[in-house]
Amino acid sequence: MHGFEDLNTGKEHVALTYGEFEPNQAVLGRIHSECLTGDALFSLRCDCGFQLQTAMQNIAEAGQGFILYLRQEGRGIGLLNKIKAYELQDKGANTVEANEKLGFPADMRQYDMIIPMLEKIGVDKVKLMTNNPRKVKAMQGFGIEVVERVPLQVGKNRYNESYLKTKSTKLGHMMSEHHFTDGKD
Ligand SMILES: Nc1nc2c(ncn2[C@@H]2O[C@H](COP(=O)(O)OP(=O)(O)OP(=O)(O)O)[C@@H](O)[C@H]2O)c(=O)[nH]1
Ligand SMILES: [Zn+2]
Repeated sequence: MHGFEDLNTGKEHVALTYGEFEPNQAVLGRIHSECLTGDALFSLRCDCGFQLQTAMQNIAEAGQGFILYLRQEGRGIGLLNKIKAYELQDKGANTVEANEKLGFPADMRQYDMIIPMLEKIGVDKVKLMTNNPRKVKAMQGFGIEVVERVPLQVGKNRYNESYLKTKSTKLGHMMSEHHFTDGKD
């Protein structure tokens, strides 16, 4: 585990690595934004905790990999604003509308802190576990080669079904339809 202080925001980020990386090798990894409610408190309103667990499992099975855990709670709006957004969602707004009602864009995350993090752990080619095309684009923009995108469609349940649908239809996440309709809770 490596800790980093983000001098732009004062946030403390963490890089977890497992196994040894060879130079020039494409390493399996996940860039995960903080979700206290999903990652630590087992909330079923989102898929974050399930994605984190599955990413760790995949890395353990592969024998090597990394997780960058970024402190960008609530897609960058912070925990208290996310709690307010949840209240608006309980009144009928979707996740994007709730952010906008609070005066924020749908997603205000930046990814530039990953540059020194990946440099420190010695990774410049990645097999990235994500459904989010913005993460792939951000990495490519930094000159990091994303040799493969590994889908991470897990944790669907009756409480996050419409959240996942909004991710797919409004935020551009690449998720196959069966994720919404397979009926397994
Ligand atoms: N504003 C807001 N943020 C949310 C909500 N639900 C989850 N989040 C945040 O969304 C972010 C999800 O981040 P990630 O799991 O890294 O990634 P992602 O953009 O969903 O893309 P994937 O890599 O496909 O998982 C976290 O920062 C959560 O705190 C919500 O309803 N409103
Ligand atoms: Zn979450």
